[in-house]
Amino acid sequence: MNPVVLRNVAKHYRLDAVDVPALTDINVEIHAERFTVLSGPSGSGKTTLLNLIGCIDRPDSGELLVDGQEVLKLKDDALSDFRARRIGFVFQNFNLLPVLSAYENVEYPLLLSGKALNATQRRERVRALLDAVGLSDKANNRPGQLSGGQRQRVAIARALATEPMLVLADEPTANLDSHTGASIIELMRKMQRELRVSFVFSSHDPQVLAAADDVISIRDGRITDIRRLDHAVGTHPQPSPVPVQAHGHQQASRLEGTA
Ligand SMILES: Nc1ncnc2c1ncn2[C@@H]1O[C@H](COP(=O)(O)OP(=O)(O)OP(=O)(O)O)[C@@H](O)[C@H]1O
Repeated sequence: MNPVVLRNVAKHYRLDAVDVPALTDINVEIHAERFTVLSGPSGSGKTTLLNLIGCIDRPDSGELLVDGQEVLKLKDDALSDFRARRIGFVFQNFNLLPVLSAYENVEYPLLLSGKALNATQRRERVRALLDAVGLSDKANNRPGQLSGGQRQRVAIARALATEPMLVLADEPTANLDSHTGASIIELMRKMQRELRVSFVFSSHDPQVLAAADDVISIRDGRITDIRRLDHAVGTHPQPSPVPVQAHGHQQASRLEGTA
């Protein structure tokens, strides 16, 4: 099942007396266990689209299925609960809680989501995630005692803590130098493959675009192109452009052990 389906989605903002059409006639499916990038110039609607997919905001019209659930039918409390359990978020400004340690930042969504983990299971999960992002030795550091790249690693561990089926990342490398950005992309790629999660990014960063399986191009609030790469294990990915709003053959990239 595709983790995200949008049908005829539109979103306007009201700015003073002016109607700002942010998204128009959005029809797209995000494929499972892929690295999908939303690409487009500033103001094209990438963040608005991520906010809709992430159930942070609601469209004005259209249909939105996340993990098979018609999320627009959920009341606000149920929607927040759904979001906390099923979706992880990574932001360009990291959005870590400054008074909490790296360990506590990763643990926090587990406490909020009501996942039935006891204290020992929680500790094991947090330690495993910090280990996976290479920060076992920084567990007690607060965000202010970490570099930008290390903060983003904590944010990635936090996003994965509740074992979401979908991780959304809004320009995750925008505040990192290109070397650190490349290592963050590599880490997200590794985590996506190992945990079989679907990742959706918004980005201008050519490094992020180069790492994508699928690229959804947006301009002036409309999808202008959907490009899906076919992967075969052990082969170099070849581009296979797919016309807008036609859904290409899905070949999930299950590459465990090959990274
Ligand atoms: N809260 C808001 N109120 C009014 N207009 C908004 C609001 N948020 C976004 N917009 C407008 O909606 C359009 C899409 O904005 P959005 O932030 O989604 O674009 P973006 O592609 O993410 O841009 P960037 O790459 O600069 O972050 C723009 O015209 C923007 O000015």
